[in-house]
Amino acid sequence: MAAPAAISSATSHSATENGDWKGKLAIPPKDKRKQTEDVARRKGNEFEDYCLKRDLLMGIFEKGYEAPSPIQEESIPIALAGRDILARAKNGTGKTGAYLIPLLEKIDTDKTHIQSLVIVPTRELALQTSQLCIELGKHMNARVMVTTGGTSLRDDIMRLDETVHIIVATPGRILDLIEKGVAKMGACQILVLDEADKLLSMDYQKTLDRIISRLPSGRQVFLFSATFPISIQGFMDTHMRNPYKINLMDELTLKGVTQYYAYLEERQKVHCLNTLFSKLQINQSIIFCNSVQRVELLAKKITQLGYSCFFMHSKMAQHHRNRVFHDFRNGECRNLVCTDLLTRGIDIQAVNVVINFDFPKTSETYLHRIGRSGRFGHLGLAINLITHDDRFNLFSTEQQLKTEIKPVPKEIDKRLYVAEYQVLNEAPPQTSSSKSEGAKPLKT
Ligand SMILES: Nc1ncnc2c1ncn2[C@@H]1O[C@H](COP(=O)(O)OP(=O)(O)OP(=O)(O)O)[C@@H](O)[C@H]1O
Repeated sequence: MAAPAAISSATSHSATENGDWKGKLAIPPKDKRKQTEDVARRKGNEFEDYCLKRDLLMGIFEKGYEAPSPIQEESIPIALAGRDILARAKNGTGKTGAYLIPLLEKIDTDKTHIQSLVIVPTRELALQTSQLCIELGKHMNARVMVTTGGTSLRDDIMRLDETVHIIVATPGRILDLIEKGVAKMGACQILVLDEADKLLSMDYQKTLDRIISRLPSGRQVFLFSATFPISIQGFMDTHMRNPYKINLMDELTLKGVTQYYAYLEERQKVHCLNTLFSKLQINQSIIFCNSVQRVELLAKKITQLGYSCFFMHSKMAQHHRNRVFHDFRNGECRNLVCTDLLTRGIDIQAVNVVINFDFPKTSETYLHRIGRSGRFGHLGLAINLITHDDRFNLFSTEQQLKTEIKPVPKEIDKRLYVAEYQVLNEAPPQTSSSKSEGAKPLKT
């Protein structure tokens, strides 16, 4: 992805004065793929129901959003009413829009100061989120800035000389800019923590406390994630005012993602991956390893097997990371091997297969990883390579997520994960989103 222009500004559309403004929009072709209940079970609200600015509605419709997803239906009116929000909803169900839309609605573009701050845990997610903010706000005069580590601090300082309404940032860099007195947060009315549980983990806690101490006391705070540990209670008590709680996670895993495991020995993993590559109809895949070294090693082996593959991890230079992310997103390579750097939030609609080459240590990480497929209620496949040492982890992940991970069958029905094989309105063959009777998890 070409790093989004750090500051975007677009003038209002003349169509706003016209009654037929909607007819004049450049709306992308309708996505005709079947959607699961995760996004289809809506109350029936329309974006117009929220009395949003016309210029914002134009951006929403031009993004291809026809109607709010369930998490958007729940969050947008509450956010507009001024409440703090703690929102939990499944991966890929539109949480980003759920906070960006009210945030764009609330900014006053006639003013020049920073009005909203969105903090996310990774640089790639910051780029992706700021890009969406720019797109949704493209008919407004909203000025959006992205600032992350690994880029020139001087450039950011210079940009802050100009008007910035919304900043999307990773924690370390924004704290730096605030403490240098360059990013002035005294009138910043909204703080969003996306992937909030990650941001409230020990790694970031002190940084977050210092950032929040610079915000005005009357600010609104939104916390969004698919996973929330109990440990966020302390943050809620200290920094939030009677937050409105939304929980759309009666079930934990995505309905559209079918999960399998292959039980094997460590030395058989590459061979197994080779077989999967030859048998599966991969549109794009993300393959997760548990360390930087294993990512590099595996990427090399996949290339030796004759498959195209990119790799990405946190030890790579930022410009190299950006290039890989951009090119993979643009479909220039079918497979991407990575660490948990891309586990959270990354939205690439073409990814229909996720492979856990190494099984993750926690069920939260598992949930976020497999959620890279099955975006916005579409279909996806997650395949886990399980060794003897992983068996307890697999079992506890199944238990904690109340989900079923089946042994991988000889043939995987393409209707389970390839959009073209799915007839619209036909229920997919048996999926594994919730535990069914008689399911046989791996013996532990
Ligand atoms: N109302 C909508 N109509 C159609 N598509 C939408 C709508 N809202 C979001 N989407 C699309 O759904 C996809 C997933 O959205 P998003 O990345 O915000 O999900 P998320 O819930 O934040 O996921 P994660 O938990 O993995 O971060 C994106 O491609 C986005 O463009």
